[in-house]
Amino acid sequence: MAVLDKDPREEVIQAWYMDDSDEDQRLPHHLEPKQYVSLQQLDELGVLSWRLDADIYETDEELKKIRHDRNYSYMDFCEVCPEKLPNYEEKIKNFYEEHLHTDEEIRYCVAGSGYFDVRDLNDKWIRIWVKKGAMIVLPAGIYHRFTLDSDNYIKAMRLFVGDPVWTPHNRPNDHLPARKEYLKSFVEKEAGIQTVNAAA
Ligand SMILES: CSCCC(=O)/C(O)=C/O
Ligand SMILES: [Fe+2]
Repeated sequence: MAVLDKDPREEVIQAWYMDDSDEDQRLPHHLEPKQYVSLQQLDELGVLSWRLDADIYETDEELKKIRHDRNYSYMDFCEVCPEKLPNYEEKIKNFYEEHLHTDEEIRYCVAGSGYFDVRDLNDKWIRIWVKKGAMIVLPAGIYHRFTLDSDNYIKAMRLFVGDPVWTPHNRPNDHLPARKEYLKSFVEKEAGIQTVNAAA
C-alpha cells in the first residue's frame, strides 16, 4: 500500500471556514463542527504557499529561487507588535478592514504567527493561519484582511515585484481592473475545462 507523505506546508499553514461571531478577531473562529480548507483549495483560489526554513532566510537557496522565478526584487520586514510598528493601533485596525490590492500580497512569516482571511468564490471567509516558515501569496484582486492571533506577534518578510505599492482598496472596489481580472481568471478556468470535456 502506498503511503502518502504529509505535505510539509501543513505544519505551518492551516486554513478553515470561519464563523460569523463578533468575538475577539484574534480567536480562531472555527465553525462548529470545524471545516478545514485544503492547500489545494487555496491554490484553486490563487493563494500560493511554500514552507521554508525561516532560520536561514538570509542564505536560503529555495527562497532565492522563488524570488528569482517570480521577480520578487523588493524585500523588507514588517514586525507587528506595539513596540516595533509605528501607529500600531491604527495599522492593526486597517489590516483587518476587508480590502484588496492591485498586486500580489507576498508574506513570509519568519517569526510568530497570524491570520490572513480571504474570501472564497461564494464570499465566505477562509481563515489562513500562518506560522514560522510559512510563505503565502495572495493574488491581486482577492478580498482579504489580516489579524494577529492570540500570541500577538508576527515578523513577516514582505516581497514585491519592483517598487512596492501597499495601498489597500477597501471593499467595495469591484470596478478595479485587478478585481475584474481576478474574477475573470475563474471564468477562463471554467471555460477551459468545458473545452477539454467537449473535445473528449
Ligand atoms: C503580517 S504583514 C501585515 C499585514 C499586511 O501587510 C497586509 O497588507 C494585510 O493585508
Ligand atoms: Fe492586504
